[in-house]
Amino acid sequence: MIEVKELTKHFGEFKALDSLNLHVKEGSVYGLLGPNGAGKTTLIKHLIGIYQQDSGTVLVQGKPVYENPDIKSSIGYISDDLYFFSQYTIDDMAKFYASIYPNWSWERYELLKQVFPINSNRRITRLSKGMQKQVAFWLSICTIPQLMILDEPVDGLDPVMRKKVWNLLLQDVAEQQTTVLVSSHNLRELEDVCDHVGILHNGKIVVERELDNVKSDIHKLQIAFSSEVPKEFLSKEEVLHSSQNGSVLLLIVKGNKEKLLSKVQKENPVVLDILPLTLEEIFIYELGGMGYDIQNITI
Ligand SMILES: Nc1ncnc2c1ncn2[C@@H]1O[C@H](COP(=O)(O)OP(=O)(O)OP(=O)(O)O)[C@@H](O)[C@H]1O
Repeated sequence: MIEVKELTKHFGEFKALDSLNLHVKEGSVYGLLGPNGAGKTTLIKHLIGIYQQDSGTVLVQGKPVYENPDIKSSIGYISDDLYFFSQYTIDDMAKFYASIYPNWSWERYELLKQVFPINSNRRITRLSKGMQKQVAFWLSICTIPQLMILDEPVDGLDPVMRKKVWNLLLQDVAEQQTTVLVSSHNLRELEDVCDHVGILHNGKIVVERELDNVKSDIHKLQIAFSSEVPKEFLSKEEVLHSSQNGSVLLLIVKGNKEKLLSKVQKENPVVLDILPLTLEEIFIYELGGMGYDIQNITI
């Protein structure tokens, strides 16, 4: 669905995107993470055709996005700073959207009145920040986009509304093969919804992974020995992190689970537990190994 190759963008002398590569499959939910100033919004502005790249290619559904109204009309975009015409009510804005988005659905618009409890006669700029965000979702979902791009999407929404909005989006992913790219600082929230995650750092994607693969590849082991802890029974490449408390070892290890366990079993541990790892922990250890400090990348 999205194919970005060697994308470079300068603002004056400053290189905001640096030969960036990104791949997003159709029907997937892709989480884009990165510290402040990493280049997430700049990348997104290329994906929705606002910016033209200095070099590289930006393809959505196999076609360049810049100055391509057909592709742009299949993309829904919810930004961090929303813009609505100052005099428009929700109904006025809906009519405007209906005039420019070919797939606009009035049926959805009416149905979603049950989800978003805001009178559609109200002027949008008089609504609270969180209510304006609800309106943005309401209208975007009615355009039935093939690609939904969200920049800090649920910021400002209350927890119940967050859940409702994600349920609506994920329903479209399941039923219409909608692709979602979501930029966020919150790994915990992304963990619940994403199937792929990319980390942007200094204008480059430094890690791009399928979550199931990541989760099946890294493990947390708690091991206890009856006497001294044996030395180097796993290789340096396999151990991402280790800490020791007496005869108990806590290891974060990478590789095939069965192979790793059989190596540990040979040392006759008295306790061997596999503990669940959060996505945040996985990235802390993986990026730590690559020389990146996750503390600066996520919250
Ligand atoms: N129009 C612009 N002119 C000059 N520099 C810009 C412009 N837009 C972005 N930048 C710079 O490019 C870099 C990337 O900015 P960008 O907004 O893409 O970061 P971000 O990852 O979205 O950050 P945040 O998480 O804070 O929203 C920053 O150093 C920013 O100052």
